[in-house]
Amino acid sequence: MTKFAVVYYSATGTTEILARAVAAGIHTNVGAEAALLKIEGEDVREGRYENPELLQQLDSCHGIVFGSPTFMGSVAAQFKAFMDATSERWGRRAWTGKLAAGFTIGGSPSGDQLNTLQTLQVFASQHGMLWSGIDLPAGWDSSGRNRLGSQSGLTAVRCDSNGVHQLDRLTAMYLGERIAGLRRSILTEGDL
Ligand SMILES: Cc1cc2nc3c(=O)[nH]c(=O)nc-3n(C[C@H](O)[C@H](O)[C@H](O)COP(=O)(O)O)c2cc1C
Repeated sequence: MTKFAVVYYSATGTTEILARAVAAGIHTNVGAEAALLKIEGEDVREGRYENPELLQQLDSCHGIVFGSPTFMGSVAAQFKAFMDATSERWGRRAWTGKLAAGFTIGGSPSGDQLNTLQTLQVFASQHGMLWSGIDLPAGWDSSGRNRLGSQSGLTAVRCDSNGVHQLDRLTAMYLGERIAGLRRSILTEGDL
């Protein structure tokens, strides 16, 4: 079994919808499973994130997908506290070689979501993880996925109706499918 985790923060539920879609995409790959791990604000005390059980769950995964809403042009403070809490693992290279990917949602079509994605990408690189973006060229997918055209990962924009656009949800599923498929390719083909 190949183990993934989708670790995310969500204040009003839209990032959570995307997280569930990423996990559903991972599950479409035979032999892949995904744990949904939510960063809870109550685990941040005096600015420090404390949840050793969640961090240990991440240690045993082959890949981790990171998700945060875009707040003030970057990751939410709760997610950043989680990031900082992994520094001891950075020191002992605990996550080197794991696959990584990321997603974010904002309230504006161009609300600086890219900076959030790049923050997640740099975070993964700090850990020596292997970043997977989205290989769906914007405007070329027959079902309209990756409608916002981000190749570094999923960027979404909040909708008035149900919070998350159906195409953003489908793109999140694709991101999950892709990272689990990459892991399978590495195992079966050796080289990519
Ligand atoms: C404090 C705060 C800052 C925000 N900053 C941004 C921003 O910089 N760019 C943007 O597009 N949306 C911004 N938003 C909107 C949220 O990203 C958006 O509502 C998102 O769907 C929230 O995700 P959640 O439902 O998972 O909590 C902000 C919202 C809040 C509460």
